[in-house]
Amino acid sequence: MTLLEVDSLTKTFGGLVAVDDFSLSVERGEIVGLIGPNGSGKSTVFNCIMGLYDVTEGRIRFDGADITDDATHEVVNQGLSRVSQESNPIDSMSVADNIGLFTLPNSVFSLYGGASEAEIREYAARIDIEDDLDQMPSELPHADVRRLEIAKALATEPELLLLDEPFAGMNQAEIAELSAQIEGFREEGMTMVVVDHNMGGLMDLVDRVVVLNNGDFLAAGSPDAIAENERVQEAYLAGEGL
Ligand SMILES: Nc1ncnc2c1ncn2[C@@H]1O[C@H](COP(=O)(O)OP(=O)(O)OP(=O)(O)O)[C@@H](O)[C@H]1O
Repeated sequence: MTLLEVDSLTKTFGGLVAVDDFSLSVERGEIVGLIGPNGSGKSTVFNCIMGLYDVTEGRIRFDGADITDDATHEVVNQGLSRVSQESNPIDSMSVADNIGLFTLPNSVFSLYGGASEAEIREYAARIDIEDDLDQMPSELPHADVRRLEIAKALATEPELLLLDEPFAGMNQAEIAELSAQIEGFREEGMTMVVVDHNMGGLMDLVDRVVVLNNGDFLAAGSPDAIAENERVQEAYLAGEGL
């Protein structure tokens, strides 16, 4: 069953066409890789899905509902969450409080979201940072700061998680560990779209790859087929290659 449908999405910034009539369909339970050279429009697609950018043309549907014109908090409330390329924890708050901010309020009296300490611990444990809860973000190693960003997204209880460069700055062991955790999220029922420039890590993780080039759909297929696709290789020639 289709969970996310991006239908003929176009996004322009003044005269620049960042995304050009691009379509993407994600089935429930899939892990889809979205790749493309630098500046090909991947983050812009995520920003349009999350309601952070107004869509120039096209429609976006989530679980059958049209979310194209929804505000970001409405998109999140429907079960979509995004981990962005940049980490932006609040440095004056502990790891636990940073996660707590993202939990949905369950009471008009709740100031910092609705989760109990135990629930916050559970979100942290799903990404193995439960031992960091009392730390400040600036005390964490890079990989754990990235995991905190994922824990914040988990705290919104998403059905579909968009991960923008989750492997950036991680070493091989950290990438393998994070991949296993992402695979674990799928086993818990989550669907994911992953953007990353680390082709080894990404291709091992995803079921299917969609390639963007200059804002345009270039190819889609299994990781093996995409790795061997000549048009994809040509598109990457100016960049870092596959
Ligand atoms: N807010 C913005 N204002 C103007 N131009 C933008 C904006 N956001 C993105 N762009 C432009 O849109 C194009 C696509 O950028 P985008 O960041 O989506 O690419 P990307 O594939 O995510 O790149 P990277 O892999 O380098 O992160 C680029 O030419 C970029 O400069």
